[in-house]
Amino acid sequence: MQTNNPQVCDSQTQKSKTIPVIYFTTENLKLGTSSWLSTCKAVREALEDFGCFIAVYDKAESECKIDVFASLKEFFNLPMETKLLNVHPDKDAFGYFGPKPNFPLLEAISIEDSTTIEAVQSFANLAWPSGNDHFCETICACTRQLSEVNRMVSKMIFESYGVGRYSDSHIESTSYLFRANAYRVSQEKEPNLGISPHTDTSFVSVLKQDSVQGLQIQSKDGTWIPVDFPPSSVAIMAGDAMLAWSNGRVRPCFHRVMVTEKARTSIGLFSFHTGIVQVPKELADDNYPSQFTSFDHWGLLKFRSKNPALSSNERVKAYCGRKDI
Ligand SMILES: O=C(O)CCC(=O)C(=O)O
Ligand SMILES: [Fe+2]
Repeated sequence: MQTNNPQVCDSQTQKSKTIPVIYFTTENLKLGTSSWLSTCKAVREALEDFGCFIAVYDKAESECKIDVFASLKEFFNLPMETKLLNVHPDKDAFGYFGPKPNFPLLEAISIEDSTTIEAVQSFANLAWPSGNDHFCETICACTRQLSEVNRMVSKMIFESYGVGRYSDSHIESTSYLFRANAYRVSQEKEPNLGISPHTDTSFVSVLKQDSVQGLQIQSKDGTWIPVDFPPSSVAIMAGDAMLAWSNGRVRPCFHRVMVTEKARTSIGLFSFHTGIVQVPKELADDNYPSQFTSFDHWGLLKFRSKNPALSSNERVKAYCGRKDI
């Protein structure tokens, strides 16, 4: 921890099996300052060790004027036949996903390109035939807030690996996928697994929850750690794309949700490159010989849906691992 700089990271928790907590204060986010550089380093270390960290904001900065969870409740409370109008089996990442026999507790919605009001409207217009401006504005506003965090984290990662000059072009070619998950409480004899262990396909995922806990992440030794969200915080996770981009340094976060005795809603904002993710040649050295080629990010998502049995490492290696080594 710095002596002259504002607090960046909770160093006690980093030593134990608790997920690192990193302070995204106004001071720590001032580009180019020594606190900013310390924060970038803390972010990189957290992602290399856990694939995950908790970002805590200044209370005043994060004061959220929009109640996105109320808007989501309005959708999830609609009759099932109305929600089903948003099922699009042909679209990978858009629409409504109802409870499945293996995962009866979860229903979810996904909206690709949710920074654009049109994308949110085409979802909302099916659920509410005369439209629902409030819902659309709320989802867009929430996406804008979380996408700022997502961009900041990407910038920090590029910076801390010494390839900051590539970050703007990467970020300019990024689109955001919004997902909301609603978990009901399990009934007698039902397992309380809300979402099965997985990694995300994103570059960076930003996760926000209502006041109910349930997210767990797996540490390197296989222990499941419950994630505690302090006030004004979000969880940041590395996705599969970052494994390849970082030439194997960052481990994508393996996570699951165990539902407690209360219903829970969470929001994820996943960043996807709209074209080819360039794997920086600077990230290959004697310790990390070049393992991956540059790759089409949405192609990785399609490859995943065709190869559901592969683990995250197997998937990324099979999709864009160098075949010549
Ligand atoms: O509900 C959560 O906390 C996690 C959701 C999640 O893992 C996902 O949407 O990919
Ligand atoms: Fe996830």
